[in-house]
Amino acid sequence: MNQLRVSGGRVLRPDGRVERADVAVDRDEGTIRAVGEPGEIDEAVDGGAAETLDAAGSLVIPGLVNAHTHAAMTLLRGYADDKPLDPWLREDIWPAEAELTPDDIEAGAELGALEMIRSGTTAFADMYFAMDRVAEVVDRAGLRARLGHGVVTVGKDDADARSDVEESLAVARELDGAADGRVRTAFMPHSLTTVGEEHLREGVAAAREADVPVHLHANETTDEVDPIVDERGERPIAYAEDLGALGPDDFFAHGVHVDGDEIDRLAAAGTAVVHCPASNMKLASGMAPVQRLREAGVTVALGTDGAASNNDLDVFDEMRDAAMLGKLAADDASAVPADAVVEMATAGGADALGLPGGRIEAGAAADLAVVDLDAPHLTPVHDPVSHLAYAARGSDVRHTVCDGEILMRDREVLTLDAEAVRERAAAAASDLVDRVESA
Ligand SMILES: N[C@@H](CCSC[C@H]1O[C@@H](n2cnc3c(=O)[nH]cnc32)[C@H](O)[C@@H]1O)C(=O)O
Ligand SMILES: [Zn+2]
Repeated sequence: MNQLRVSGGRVLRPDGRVERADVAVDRDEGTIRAVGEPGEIDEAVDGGAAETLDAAGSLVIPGLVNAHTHAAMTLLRGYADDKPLDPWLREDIWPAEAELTPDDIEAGAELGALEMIRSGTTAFADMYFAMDRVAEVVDRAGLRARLGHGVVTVGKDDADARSDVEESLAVARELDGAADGRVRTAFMPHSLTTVGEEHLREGVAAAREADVPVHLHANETTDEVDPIVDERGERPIAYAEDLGALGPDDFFAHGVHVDGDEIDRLAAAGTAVVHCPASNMKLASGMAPVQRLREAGVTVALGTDGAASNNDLDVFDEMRDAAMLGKLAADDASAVPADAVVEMATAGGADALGLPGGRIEAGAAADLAVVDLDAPHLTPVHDPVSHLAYAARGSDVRHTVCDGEILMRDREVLTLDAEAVRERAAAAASDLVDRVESA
């Protein structure tokens, strides 16, 4: 058996306890074989040499899950800031995206993958276009992802709208299982206001037929809620339910402006919410009721959203922001505590996306990150879970492992050429801006 041993560290277990343990990984299967004291593990695991990752002075955690992003938007990082969602999309982002080529998207997604590996993220959900290129990046980078083509039908004639829906369905059918099964897919209408009702109905029905989940932006701003209430006399989550888009495998980004009835519907349906606190603060979208969602039993995950509204893809920042904003939203400093945000960034994310990982236990996918605690800003260590939520940052991650493969060792990314990726993305971004300005 081809083994990997993560040795000498402390391990965050699924119940939130932190214990001194080694992690034995079966690289052929991409799973964790055993977790325990070195002696116990040797009995549980066949003999034979194992490659070792040193975790001394470090904390071994499940690979983080970025459950909502647009990875290629790294090219638009810092391109247009300080505007509300609707004008930001219409005046700045969509015109720039109109100039994006598949090569650009590949370059931007690769930069995003590099950034995610370097900050301990092993799985993500991505809504964008040219998704065949994004799937190739996921394959090369060694990550796991749930990918979908984002559909927008507003402003399009019926033929164009239909072909966008068809494209999203085709991507969902054809890319599922790519990268040795590490790529899964979803049907991804952009939102309930940017896709027309008939197109939503047809697309969701076809997604159900193809047995792929639905992912969309929901209740992000009041501008996304009010028109639905005005036109239909029902709130967005009730509308989603009526469309058949509120299922146990579906997951919605944002869920900022949800009322009690909508929270109950989400909980009853088992539909997950991906909380994106940095994006919600930056675009002044509002404060999601994370504590209430969790108390109602809704699965809550964390997402960075795109790098144009964050402006990075570091899920450690998202944990801290979620805890801070959750307290403010609940007007209660005990709301959304450290262990809750860590759970949202790990098991909650894996569950929301329906991907393996998120837990360090025998039989689980070998997706993990090793966080170096020997740093001034992480000293002393009264409580490692507190540090994960409040003090650690992506740059504290030493090693990243996904599906049993080492993606980063001692901060050197092994699957991508970091300098080449950065240079290619920087060049693509500057060419893009030139084209937008002369368009
Ligand atoms: N096929 C569509 C592309 C949709 S991809 C998903 C879209 O979500 C946009 N986006 C990024 N962040 C947010 C957000 O926070 N809310 C809503 N949309 C966003 C992003 O810029 C991208 O245009 C088209 O032809 O325009
Ligand atoms: Zn988004």
